[in-house]
Amino acid sequence: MVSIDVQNAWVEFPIFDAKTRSLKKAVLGKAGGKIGGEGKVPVIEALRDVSISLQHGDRVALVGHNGAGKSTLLRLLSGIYEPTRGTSRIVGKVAPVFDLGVGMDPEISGYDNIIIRGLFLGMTRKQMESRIDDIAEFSELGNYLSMPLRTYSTGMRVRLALGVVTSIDPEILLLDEGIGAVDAAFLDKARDRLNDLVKRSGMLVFASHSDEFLKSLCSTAIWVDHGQVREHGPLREVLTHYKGRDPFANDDEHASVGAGGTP
Ligand SMILES: Nc1ncnc2c1ncn2[C@@H]1O[C@H](COP(=O)(O)OP(=O)(O)OP(=O)(O)O)[C@@H](O)[C@H]1O
Repeated sequence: MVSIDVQNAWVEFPIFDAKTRSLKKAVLGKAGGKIGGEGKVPVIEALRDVSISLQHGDRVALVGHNGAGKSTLLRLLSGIYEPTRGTSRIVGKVAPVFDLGVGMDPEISGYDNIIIRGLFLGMTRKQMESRIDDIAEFSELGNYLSMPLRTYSTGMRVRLALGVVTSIDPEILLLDEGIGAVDAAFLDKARDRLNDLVKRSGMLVFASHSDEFLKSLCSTAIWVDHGQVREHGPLREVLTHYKGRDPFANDDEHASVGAGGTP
């Protein structure tokens, strides 16, 4: 069973220049018999005292203003960042989809990229080989799949990347909003695949500014504000507080659409 347990976690980034100066000082300090105090290094506190417990089946929206700490939190939940203070415990295989194109090599073919990207997301070569036909059909790239990726347009790359990402079987799926930036018409086509992907995954945390996506994929939400968890609860409740209006208000007549919010 997958789970994530983060307790009193901080993620702090020392400011580089200041750190260099402080390092110099520390060295000088040592020579002179005096070491500069830790407090002299300015740090950006991207996350402050965050505690979150997530279980199998959770479908969590991550909302907050620019710079609130969503991406940092996703990296903490994926194990890419260790907390500088506090603890984090992640049980399960994480598929971090922060950037659709990451792990793609422009010099190799679309087919080879499908395998490489799949490996990056925790799949085996065999598993990816069995999915190639499905990804080829979905991406509609035809013969281009045997061409090097550098010959693709941006939109073609996105189709391929989205085809691969939606073909995996993730235990813990962490999505950054980049996926919502895909061309609307193609995204319509991807919607069912995205829904199926989320259904297959043991847990979803999805950072996005798109109400529509959050409503269709998530049932609870975490509102991150200035590096802290301001609210964690049912999707509708948290979104309403965060936005200052109820984003479900207009579709109450279609309230059954898996939103999971309170009525
Ligand atoms: N590598 C880093 N070094 C220094 N500061 C960082 C680093 N990464 C993030 N920060 C800082 O941490 C804070 C949170 O950033 P983060 O990218 O997590 O926000 P976000 O909520 O994802 O923002 P956005 O919606 O704009 O993408 C910001 O103040 C940012 O400047």
